Amino acid sequence: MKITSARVIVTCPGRNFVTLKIETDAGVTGIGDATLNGRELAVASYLADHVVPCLIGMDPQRIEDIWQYLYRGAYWRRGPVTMSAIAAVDTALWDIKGKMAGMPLYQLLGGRSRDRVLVYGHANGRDLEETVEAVGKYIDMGYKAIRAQSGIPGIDKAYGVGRGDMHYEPADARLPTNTVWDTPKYLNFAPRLFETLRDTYGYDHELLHDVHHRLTPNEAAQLGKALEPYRLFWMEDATPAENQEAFRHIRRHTTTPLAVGEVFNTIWDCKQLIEEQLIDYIRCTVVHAGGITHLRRIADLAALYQVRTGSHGATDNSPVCMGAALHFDTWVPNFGIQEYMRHSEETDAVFPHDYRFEDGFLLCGEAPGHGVDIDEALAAKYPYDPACLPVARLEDGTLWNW
Ligand SMILES: O=C(O)[C@@H](O)[C@@H](O)[C@H](O)[C@H](O)CO
Ligand SMILES: [Mg+2]
Repeated sequence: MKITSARVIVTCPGRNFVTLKIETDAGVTGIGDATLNGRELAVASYLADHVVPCLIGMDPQRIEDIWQYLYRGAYWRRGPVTMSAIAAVDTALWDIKGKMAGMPLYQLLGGRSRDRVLVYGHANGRDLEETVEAVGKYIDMGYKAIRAQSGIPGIDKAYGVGRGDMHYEPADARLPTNTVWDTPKYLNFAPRLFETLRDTYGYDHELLHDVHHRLTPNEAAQLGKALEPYRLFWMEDATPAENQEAFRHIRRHTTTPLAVGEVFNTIWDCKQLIEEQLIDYIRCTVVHAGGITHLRRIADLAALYQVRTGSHGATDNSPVCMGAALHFDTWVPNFGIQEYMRHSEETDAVFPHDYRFEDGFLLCGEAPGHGVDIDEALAAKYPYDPACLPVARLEDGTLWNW
């Protein structure tokens, strides 16, 4: 069996997505997500110019060997662009293998570990009252777990507050939008938000919160302690995680569960965090962490230390990533939760899929492979529209973490 072609498809049905489509001499095709928000064309070029020429003629059944070839053969290992490109190839090859076997991807991985996949949605508002109301809407929609992000008094354009009430798209301009951050204002406000949410809705639903890399380790420890009475499911990206050791300080001072990893792209980014049990959930995704093949290795290491998965699932991860992630989530024994930011109708039309939301859970379909396709004719109607993520500065102009 041989790969006969591999094409990179860039489309923008409301936001940019990069998809790799691999075709074989058996007439079976597979697709993989290669979207890296704000850096899409870097991955598209890495694939088209440096990976696709190598793939032609290779045996698509040799998933592991091709993964090793693309990882070791690149010489320049790791990094979001390289690992997103490898992820797209890997996901497409697993899709092909499923179709060849006539099996949904989760069966190839080892079968079901659960009947359905717990997800969390994103409730946000411009202020505390709007956010409390938004959480209520998600409860009414049947969500069991809800992330709450709110505008913060005195801060313009706080992270995580969308323009609509269902879709949150941070890549909002051709050049980075400047936003202002103020940690004291945030630390004064965040505990009040969760106190109000618990007073309003009680403790029957899981609440999550994304700090989005903005605190120092000690500030994160302070916030974690202040949130303990409200029993969060997790406090995410409490501090930038390049220095994995920094989480020792947070862990020493709070029992609020910690999640990190959506910006990680290999096991090396989280090995210490997992082995020292500095986190509770690992957030790596299929699209950015080298595909199914590598994410499985990360999950298996995490399982040794009772760390559970909580994969990233923002709108800038395409439905192709979501479809593959759901099969992974259906199989992985140490599953925690799956992020589920709904895509727009435009996006769903370009990426027809068989997964569905039901009463706070997602269910992957039974179609062979990962169950997601791309409507190339429709995709062609949405040309690439450059957009990138904002930057954040402190009030005095210091460049901070967005
Ligand atoms: O947890 C999350 O969903 C966020 O951290 C993301 O929305 C993140 O801001 C975007 O994926 C960045 O492109
Ligand atoms: Mg996040």
